[in-house]
Amino acid sequence: MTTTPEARDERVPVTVLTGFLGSGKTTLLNRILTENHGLRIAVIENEFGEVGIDDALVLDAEEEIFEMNNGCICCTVRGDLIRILGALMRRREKFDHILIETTGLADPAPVAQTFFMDDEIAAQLRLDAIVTLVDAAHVLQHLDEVKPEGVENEAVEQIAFADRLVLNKTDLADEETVGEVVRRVRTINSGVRIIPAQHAGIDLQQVLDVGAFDLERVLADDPSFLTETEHQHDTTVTSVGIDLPGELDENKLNAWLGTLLRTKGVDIFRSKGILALAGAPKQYVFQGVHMLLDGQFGRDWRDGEERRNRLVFIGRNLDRQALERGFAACLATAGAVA
Ligand SMILES: Nc1nc2c(ncn2[C@@H]2O[C@H](COP(=O)(O)OP(=O)(O)OP(=O)(O)O)[C@@H](O)[C@H]2O)c(=O)[nH]1
Repeated sequence: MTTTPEARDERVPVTVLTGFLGSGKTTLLNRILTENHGLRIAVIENEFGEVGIDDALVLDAEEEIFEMNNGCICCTVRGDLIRILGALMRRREKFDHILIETTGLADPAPVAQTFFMDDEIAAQLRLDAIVTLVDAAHVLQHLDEVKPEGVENEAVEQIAFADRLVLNKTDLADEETVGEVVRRVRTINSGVRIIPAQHAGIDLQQVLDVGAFDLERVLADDPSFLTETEHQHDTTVTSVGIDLPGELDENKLNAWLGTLLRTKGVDIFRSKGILALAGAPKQYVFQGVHMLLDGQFGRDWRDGEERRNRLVFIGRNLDRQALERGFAACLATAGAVA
């Protein structure tokens, strides 16, 4: 008896990178874009927030990067996703792999569905794996959130659909917490491979081109996966974006941000910004995840480039006016006698 060798799957593999706000998706993306793995990767990035910041946080790379910032990839801009994928396929010889970074609030299911519902896409692209980043220090709080009826818990969905789970930020959680996170992950997705990490420092072979997405497993867990079209977001999570020209007084900024996140950090899930500090030749990049705040200098301000500040807060019960007023008061000129 002769066996025919299985036809080689020539379709382009696609990795969907998901995980809650601040879990480390962009950190992993930057590793993927800078490490020498020999793959040419096209990146599609979707960001939640009124002011786009991530384009500036993704390292300069030769790869093609498409931004989708006008809505959530799992609902309003799904048509855009299909269009971008279609456009990419017309330049198929330019890359070997596609990577889609979803927003921290996206449900990965509708994104995954895209690769099975559209015949043209299904013929040319293969969903390789859904890779979910988990913030070991903050995830339990989001898994425990009580949502209004009919509203899904994004953090749970992201873990449920993971083919590979990067348990990130283990440096910020004690052993007991990490153990509890693993236990909770297992109750949501018993078979997923868990990869512990700090700063998403993983062996990329564990997540790229792994052929881990398994439609049969997904359908066994969720028989309506291919037919479900409705899902409801938690609309109580919103964003406030600020875009303000001028230079900031560093001391005022530190005092304001420090107090803000200390007092409101339970509700402010995520904050990030590119700022102009008075007297600094470089941009200042700050990143907050709940109460934890981190900042460093980024690239130089270019000659003639306007010094301005772009920042975004994402969370619950955000007081837009107070945030705008508080931030404006950090300008170096604020309160100065004219
Ligand atoms: N201490 C610590 N910080 C980390 C680790 N991984 C990432 N970070 C920091 O956490 C912050 C958020 O990381 P990002 O990679 O931007 O997270 P993200 O998931 O892309 O965030 P969103 O796009 O807002 O959803 C940044 O300040 C990172 O430097 C880690 O393992 N340990």
